[in-house]
Amino acid sequence: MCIVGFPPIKRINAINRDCILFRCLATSYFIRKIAMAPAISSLGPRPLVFCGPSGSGKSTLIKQIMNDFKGVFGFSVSHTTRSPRPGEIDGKDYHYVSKEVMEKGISNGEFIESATFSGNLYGTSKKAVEDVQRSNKICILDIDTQGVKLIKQTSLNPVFIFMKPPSMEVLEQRLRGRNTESEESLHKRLITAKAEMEYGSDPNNFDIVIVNDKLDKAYQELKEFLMPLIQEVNK
Ligand SMILES: Nc1nc2c(ncn2[C@@H]2O[C@H](COP(=O)(O)OP(=O)(O)O)[C@@H](O)[C@H]2O)c(=O)[nH]1
Ligand SMILES: Nc1ncnc2c1ncn2[C@@H]1O[C@H](COP(=O)(O)OP(=O)(O)O)[C@@H](O)[C@H]1O
Repeated sequence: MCIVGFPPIKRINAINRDCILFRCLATSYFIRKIAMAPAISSLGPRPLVFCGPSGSGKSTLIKQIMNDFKGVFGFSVSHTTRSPRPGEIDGKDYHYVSKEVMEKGISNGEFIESATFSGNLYGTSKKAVEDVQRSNKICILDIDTQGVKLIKQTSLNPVFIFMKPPSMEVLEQRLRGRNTESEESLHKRLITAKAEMEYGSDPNNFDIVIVNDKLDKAYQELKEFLMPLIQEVNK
């Protein structure tokens, strides 16, 4: 590699080549490290992270609050490799991408966090969050517990909300009633739900835990909790 001293003339080119190669590798490693760091600017109001087992009511409550307070919230549209469900819209519910595209984006450092859930990749791109923050709206993220743990390591500093079903039995009934999952997918989600419930039961992990038993009651609790943030944006 790079030897100090006076090498014979014939070896100089080879040595220089090695030195240049070493510098290039070191530089590209450094650039890669920077690109992969989960840096995200903390523009605008504090974002909200919604987490909770599949079927706990996150999407239902997010849609309701966004609908009741138009112009206040913006949804961080995640990327996923899962197929769209009937009625879901590409670019609105998710960015539906192939595994190859998603993996490339992740290795290019385009994602704040990403996780495998029930056999599919999901992730929050920096652009998804920054697009909402730039419009001065409260950015809403709907992510799993792996994502929550990763977001906690970034500078995003969101408010963490855990949506808890009243029981595992009710969770299963609601998931079945939604009619979106195959038996296999349902089974995977229920297994994952147990670990997520455990993570949600640690009071240090979330700013609020909302038990979604009666929808109206859960919504009132969410609205009251968010009112100071909503008023701040509306000032
Ligand atoms: N880590 C992470 N999880 C996500 C992301 N987007 C969605 N999820 C989570 O992935 C899980 C499955 O989402 P989805 O397939 O839409 O099913 P659903 O939650 O049952 O409607 C849920 O727990 C979501 O919160 C993301 O960008 N990152
Ligand atoms: N409090 C509730 N009571 C009865 N059904 C509910 C309640 N909250 C949500 N649901 C229903 O349960 C299913 C799962 O809710 P959803 O919002 O899709 O959950 P998540 O986004 O957490 O996966 C949906 O069919 C929804 O209409």
